[in-house]
Amino acid sequence: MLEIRNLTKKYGAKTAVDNISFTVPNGKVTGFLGPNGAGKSTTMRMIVGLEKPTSGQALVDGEKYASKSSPLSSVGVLLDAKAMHPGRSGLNHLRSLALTHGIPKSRVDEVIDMTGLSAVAKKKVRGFSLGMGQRMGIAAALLGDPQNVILDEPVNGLDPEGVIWVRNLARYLASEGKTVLISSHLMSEMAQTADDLVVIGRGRVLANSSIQDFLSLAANDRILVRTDHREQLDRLLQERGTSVSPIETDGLMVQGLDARSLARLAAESNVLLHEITPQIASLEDVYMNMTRDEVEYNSSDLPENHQTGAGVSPVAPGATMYESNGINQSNTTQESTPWADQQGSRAVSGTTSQQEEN
Ligand SMILES: Nc1ncnc2c1ncn2[C@@H]1O[C@H](COP(=O)(O)OP(=O)(O)OP(=O)(O)O)[C@@H](O)[C@H]1O
Repeated sequence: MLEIRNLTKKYGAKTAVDNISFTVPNGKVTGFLGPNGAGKSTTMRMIVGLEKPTSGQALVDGEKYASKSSPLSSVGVLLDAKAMHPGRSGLNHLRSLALTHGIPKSRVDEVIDMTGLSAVAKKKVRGFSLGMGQRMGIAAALLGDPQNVILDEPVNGLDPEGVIWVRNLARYLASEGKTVLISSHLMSEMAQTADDLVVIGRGRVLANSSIQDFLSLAANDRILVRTDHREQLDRLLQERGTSVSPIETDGLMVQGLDARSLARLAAESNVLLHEITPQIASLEDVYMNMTRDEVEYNSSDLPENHQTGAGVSPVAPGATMYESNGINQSNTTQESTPWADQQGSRAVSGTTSQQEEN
């Protein structure tokens, strides 16, 4: 379990992390979200003692990371996949980590196998692709079979199979009762991977809840309806004071009327509908609304007809701050690496100009 208590980090005048508190429980995957520069990596670095908090503290299973006698079996962390000696093979990188932490050689072979790196483990690290480096970083994080796993953007650079593999790995670790904290900018992926979310913006906690509670912040009060009699339906709805906007040639986006009332109104007026689709906001929609004003690095707008995205009703700013309720822990024992079997832990293939080590 990770406990973040009133944690603050200042770099000169810049407050990177601003008095945040949250708990990452055992047996769950917690997604750590926020725009670029929100303070996610700084928080993760403080948990494992790579940054000294200006105030507050981060505890790992009730203790500071620095006081752990066996840190690699307490916390496995992927922060920077490139943080490996480029002239060393992946195998030797992991073996040296194992040797200095009293971890048996057999565990190195296990994590290489788990991460699908068997075919390239003897290649020099400088020849690794981004995805191979990410897998190596994950292998290092898992080396000590840690109770807590912290992965900073683990799917960065992974192919679609690799993304699914990380999802299954995270779910598997949580099912084993481990604590899993993952940051990512891939919202659709987070929606499928995480149980809980902590969202930060400009160093402050914006939301801390289950995925379900987070999604319930969306208004979800719009319905897409299609008909060959759009003008007639438009008029009927406007007469009732319902908000309507045209979509393509035959559609209307209707806001503030439930599907049953909409269908009844159309039937009573002999307007045949050929589609009626309630619009469900995605995690990305809710996240974008929540963090819209928290983005430190803004891109310039594209011309309107090139934009896609949210379009759900804005979430009231006051509605975004709330704490999660009690969290159930589940410990399910499974056979070894079933997550790898679910999607196949395909060996990473790839050519490299580096010499294989003997
Ligand atoms: N060593 C440092 N010195 C000065 N400022 C720093 C340092 N490290 C981070 N920052 C600043 O702290 C803020 C938070 O950075 P951090 O890397 O934690 O954000 P992040 O949420 O991980 O962003 P990203 O999604 O882009 O990785 C940023 O404004 C960053 O520029």
